[in-house]
Amino acid sequence: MQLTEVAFRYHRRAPWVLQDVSFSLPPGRVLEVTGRNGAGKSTLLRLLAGLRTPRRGTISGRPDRVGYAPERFPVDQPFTVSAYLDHMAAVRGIRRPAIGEWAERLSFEHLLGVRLPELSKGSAQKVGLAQALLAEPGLLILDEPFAGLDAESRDALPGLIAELARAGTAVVVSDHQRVIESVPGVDRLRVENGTVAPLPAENGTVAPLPAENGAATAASSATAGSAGSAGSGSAGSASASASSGSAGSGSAGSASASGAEWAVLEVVVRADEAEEIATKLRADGHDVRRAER
Ligand SMILES: Nc1ncnc2c1ncn2[C@@H]1O[C@H](COP(=O)(O)OP(=O)(O)OP(=O)(O)O)[C@@H](O)[C@H]1O
Repeated sequence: MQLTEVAFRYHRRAPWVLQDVSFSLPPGRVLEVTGRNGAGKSTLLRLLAGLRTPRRGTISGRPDRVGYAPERFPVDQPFTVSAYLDHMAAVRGIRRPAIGEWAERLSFEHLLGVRLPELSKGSAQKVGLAQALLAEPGLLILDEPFAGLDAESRDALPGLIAELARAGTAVVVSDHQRVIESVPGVDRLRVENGTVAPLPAENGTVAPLPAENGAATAASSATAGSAGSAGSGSAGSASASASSGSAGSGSAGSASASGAEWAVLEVVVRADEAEEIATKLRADGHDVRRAER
């Protein structure tokens, strides 16, 4: 997967959040994304997942199956854990989702019958992780996955990530707590001043991010302010609860005349928030259609 001179801002007149972002992410690579609050880590992860489209530049070679676990799992949905995971698997066209296996591995099998709004923060985090893993992703994107996890799960997750990477999954993790650094060979990228730069790896060498197709290994410098106001929790939850990008939601992606790739996401939100969320998504430049349920 290759990012070439990617730039992004949330609105047409908003400041750029990211500019001149170029790097490649080969299969089996684990990439830790760091940076201060508001630097643009989640934005970069959403671009990688295909939940946002670059305003400029290109992202190519994204694996067909993408798993994305948002920073805040959207618990405000009227499903039990089991029904939610079934639903997410169905939306993605996964015939035999390994829900029981992941529930056991992540130690939440006793919660399968519990409704999402009743979950603790850490348990909700695990369900978010499971929905990302169900797709057997070629690209797994985890936004602060360790936040709220109990010590046992926190210790187990780096091993799970290393296992997926060995099987060829590219894994991108934003991780304030730097738990992921225990994974051997992890690359590190810092989001700063509106662009990204490689950080020295733990052994003191600069983390290699091999470029493909002649693109730069790491981003060149750029200036960008931070964007204005963040979207509301509801709108964030809405996009987070959807299946990601070209992972496919059963709806086909297609290429536009300009060559950009498009994806159709199915988003389930509370009825009384639907109009507000639709307005925010439209303001962000998305095409929103309301479906009857
Ligand atoms: N939906 C949105 N609409 C408009 N601006 C947004 C939206 N989401 C994020 N931003 C803005 O983009 C910038 C980068 O935010 P982002 O969430 O990517 O940062 P972050 O590095 O992940 O922060 P944190 O460490 O606090 O999670 C911030 O200025 C933020 O206010």
